[in-house]
Amino acid sequence: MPAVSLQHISKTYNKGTVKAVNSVSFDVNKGELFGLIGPDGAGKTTIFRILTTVLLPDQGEATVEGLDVVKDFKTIRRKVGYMPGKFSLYQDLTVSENLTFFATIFKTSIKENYDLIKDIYDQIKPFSDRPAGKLSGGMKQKLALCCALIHKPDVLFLDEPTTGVDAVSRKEFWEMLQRLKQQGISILVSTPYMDEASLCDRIALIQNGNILSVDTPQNIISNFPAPLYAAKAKNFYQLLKDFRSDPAVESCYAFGEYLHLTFKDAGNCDQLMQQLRDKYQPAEFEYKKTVPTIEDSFIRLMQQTIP
Ligand SMILES: Nc1ncnc2c1ncn2[C@@H]1O[C@H](COP(=O)(O)OP(=O)(O)OP(=O)(O)O)[C@@H](O)[C@H]1O
Repeated sequence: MPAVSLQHISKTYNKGTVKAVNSVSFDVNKGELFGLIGPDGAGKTTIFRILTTVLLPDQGEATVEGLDVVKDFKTIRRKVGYMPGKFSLYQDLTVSENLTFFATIFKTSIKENYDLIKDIYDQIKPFSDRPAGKLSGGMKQKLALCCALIHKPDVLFLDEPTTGVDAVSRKEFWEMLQRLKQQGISILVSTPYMDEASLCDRIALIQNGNILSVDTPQNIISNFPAPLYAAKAKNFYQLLKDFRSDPAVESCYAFGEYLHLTFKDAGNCDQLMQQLRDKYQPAEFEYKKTVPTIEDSFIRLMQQTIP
């Protein structure tokens, strides 16, 4: 039995005018760290709210630990931990009061499950008398995670836990997730940051309520079907314009300080690259063959689904 299973889940808002989630299906295996990766508005929060029984789906079926999200909502609520995207903390309550509050509503105590949160709580303990509203973003995130864990859930739902958090805290957070995974907790985490995808066992890429792919990050990258080139020049925007309109080029998009491109004919790309250079003669031109990232795969899958 998977920890989480969705079969053709759909959800619309505003009397059907906003299609938030469109026939989404995927499973999260027990003990897995599974990432739902997609940009703002992709439908991640809607999926989390359905799985944590806060929102009813319009269509489809979903289970958490084998329990139906509609019929068995009361049991599911005791079995899951949910860290919503917007912080769930009571800003006027102190760190320890927040934690005690969450422990009490789940009829447990901090002492009972302290082992599970110890690593994380130790980092915020020096601030235990500080109101949650006066903590830094990284500290709030750690407290929110402790609150979501205090009743020892079987499945943990973390909706964009690292959005707006600094790079060091983001790294620490993912290390904490790896440790929780080792304790047997199944974790579904969403993020708009493509670089975090590689830290998951498996991922689902989502865009406009549609799942583009479900696989391990390694498989998604290795399924990238064409040689990928990175190029730059003094006049970056002219280069992008020229390459995009060239009939030999299949796709071309800005990627950091480079643009990334693939060719329609994947057979003789080195030669095609040199032909582009000779044709447009861009100043300070550089190019190299490059290794695709999850973001490249995401862009490609997205382009394929746009009619
Ligand atoms: N209560 C609502 N009423 C109307 N539209 C909504 C509502 N909640 C979400 N939406 C819309 O549904 C779509 C999916 O939103 P959702 O919040 O699930 O995406 P997301 O991937 O979590 O993005 P974000 O990080 O911006 O929350 C978006 O177009 C959003 O504007």
